[in-house]
Amino acid sequence: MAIGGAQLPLNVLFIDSYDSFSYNVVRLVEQQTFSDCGEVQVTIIHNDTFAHASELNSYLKYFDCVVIGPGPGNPVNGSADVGLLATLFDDKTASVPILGICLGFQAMCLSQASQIAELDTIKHGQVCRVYLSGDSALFHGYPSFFKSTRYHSLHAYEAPNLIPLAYTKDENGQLLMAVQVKNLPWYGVQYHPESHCSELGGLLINNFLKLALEYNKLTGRDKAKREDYNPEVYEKLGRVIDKTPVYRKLVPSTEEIYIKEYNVAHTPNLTLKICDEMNQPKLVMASSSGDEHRGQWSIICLPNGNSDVFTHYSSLKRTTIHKWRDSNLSWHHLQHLLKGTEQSAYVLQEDKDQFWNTVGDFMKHKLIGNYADLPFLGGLVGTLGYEMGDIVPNNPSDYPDAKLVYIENSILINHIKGKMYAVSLSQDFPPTILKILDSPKLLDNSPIKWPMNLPETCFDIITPNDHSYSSAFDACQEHMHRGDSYEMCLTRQTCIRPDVPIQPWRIFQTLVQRNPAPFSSFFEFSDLIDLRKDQTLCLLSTSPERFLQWNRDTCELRPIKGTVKKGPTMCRERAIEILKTPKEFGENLMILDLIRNDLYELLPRVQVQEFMAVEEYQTVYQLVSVVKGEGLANSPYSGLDVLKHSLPAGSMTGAPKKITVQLLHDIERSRRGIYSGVTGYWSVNDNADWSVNIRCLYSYDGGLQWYCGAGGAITVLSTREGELEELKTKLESALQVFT
Ligand SMILES: C=C(O[C@@H]1C=C(C(=O)O)C=C[C@H]1O)C(=O)O
Ligand SMILES: NC(=O)CC[C@H](N)C(=O)O
Repeated sequence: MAIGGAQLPLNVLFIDSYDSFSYNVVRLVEQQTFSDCGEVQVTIIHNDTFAHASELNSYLKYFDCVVIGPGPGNPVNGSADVGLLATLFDDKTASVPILGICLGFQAMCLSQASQIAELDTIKHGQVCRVYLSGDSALFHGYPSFFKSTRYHSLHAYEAPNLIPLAYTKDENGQLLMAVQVKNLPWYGVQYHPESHCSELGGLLINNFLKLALEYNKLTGRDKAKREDYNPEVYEKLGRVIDKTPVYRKLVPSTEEIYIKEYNVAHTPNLTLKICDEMNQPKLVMASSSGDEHRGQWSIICLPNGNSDVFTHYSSLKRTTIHKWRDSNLSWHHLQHLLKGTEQSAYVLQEDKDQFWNTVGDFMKHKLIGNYADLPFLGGLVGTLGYEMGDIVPNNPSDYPDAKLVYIENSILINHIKGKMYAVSLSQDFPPTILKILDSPKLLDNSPIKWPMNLPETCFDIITPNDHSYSSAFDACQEHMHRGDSYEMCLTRQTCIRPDVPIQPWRIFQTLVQRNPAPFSSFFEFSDLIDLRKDQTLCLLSTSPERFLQWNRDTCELRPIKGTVKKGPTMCRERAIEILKTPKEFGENLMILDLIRNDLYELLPRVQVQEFMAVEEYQTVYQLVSVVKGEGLANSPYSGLDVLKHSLPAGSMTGAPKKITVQLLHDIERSRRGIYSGVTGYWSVNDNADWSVNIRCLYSYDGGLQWYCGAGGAITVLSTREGELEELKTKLESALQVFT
């Protein structure tokens, strides 16, 4: 199909039902190529972009076909659940070729008088055999059966107007897995061809696009598209979903900075030894795992009077910006400005969406193009709470949801290579700290002797109530059986009040001894001159989970999903057996596919580097997958865009993320705050590393009261007892310091 010699693209309209696998489908479609037409171009709308499908009809002639993605909800509930899918099939004459996937398949079947019912045995994240029923061109080149992933609570019955094309057999009996609507180019599959564990997904999409091209040629639809071809139509529809980059990238400059290199023996806790010698504010990201793929580096950040501090309050819609311990700014003055309406250099009236622009516009002028081999040279360091995720409903609170500090002086330690670096962006590394680093006694191999217990004191510990957890667990099961969600990360908060407050650093010393982890963080944000103890945000984290790491061109996410408690009767081999059961497998696959989706939303290439590896920690074995995204350097997007778009962490929400976050908000009925957020850095050489805030303690009042969140992924294969036990095991990782 060409105009003036140039081949027209193959235009696909994708209807996104707010699923966490939508972009896996979109990229699978875009990856298809055909000799007799241009590249495949996908235009994405949501299923509620238009209230009624009839508003879409005037656009359909510009598209070669429509692909309807998967998603939460039940087509029987009509537009309340599935938006315009409820009316899309009304006009049988508007015979644009359609492929419906899972929810799209069910809506298509329902339009042909099929019955939609709940499965007796629900399949979320399970891989099964799909058998062909005939020799449809949709499955051209397929074997008689193949494996594919299923994410569905509902299924469709056969109906006279549906030609069965494939089926599966399981505890539910024989189930319809693919259909064509008689005499129409409408096809549907119940399974997920785009899943990492599905076979031949690309071939299915290629076959469907070929069928669409043939149908359009036969019926003259291609001629109509050619005659009315108008690229602006795709532009206009494509803007329906805002994908504007957070900031306009600049070509980074090259700068000369101060770096002093040391050779150090692999002294356990060297990072913490140095901190012990220092007598100044510090923000520490210490690794005690020494694993070369995660946490081989420790970083000590040294804020000073030149450090900009960005604090965002999502429910107040305010960002405060001031220098670290600005002598002109008291805490009371800042509170007055924060709660007032007067304009001030210290306070921006902006919501969490604009906060990202503030941060991006600040950093884009700081980025430098050299020294890429060091993970951190200086830059923004801090923590972003759960409520910073743009899909997380606001929870009224005066507490900060994000705090980032611009660091110019830092110390880096590579535990694997035995190297240490004193780094200064401003060429004014503190001489007092250099003196500490130069002292031989520091670098000898003497291990640190830190108390494994806190000083004797009483702690009032309010742990989650088993009964309330049980009701919340049941509410999650109800939603998953109805087809609203496939996995829900249900969490609870514990509160700890020491009779006599203990210094946060003293607690951290014991915490990292008791629960060593690749992503341990000590963040005591004493960033105002007269900050009273009861006004200081503190985070003490021993997180095992990298959320997102990026450099100039690639990103890496390492979702953990699947947890087994260590103990006298639990060995690695037994843990591996448990972690490969359908329940743990499904839990991990769902988040793996979700993470692929989150990266595919902005990046053209995504690879699964590691699939469900078992990692051992102090108290648990965990199932980890590693997903890499490529192509940032040549895209309009930055790592900050990936961070913004992929929060909150999928491993802390479940899937589909958007609706699951809403459901959990209604079930948990409490702010998660710092817990479930992320902590880490964005360096001026555009390297970044963010870990998930789990197995952590955090306080908004300098330690008068600590919080510790814990939870776990609930699926239809979970048991109440098993999940409560898992929650308590994770809670114990951090809570043990108080017991
Ligand atoms: C929710 C927590 O952990 C998350 C849930 C996990 C699971 O369900 O297996 C594992 C690691 C985290 O992604 C927590 O530690 O509180
Ligand atoms: N993945 C999907 O599209 C799920 C469809 C529907 N919500 C179900 O649970 O069956």
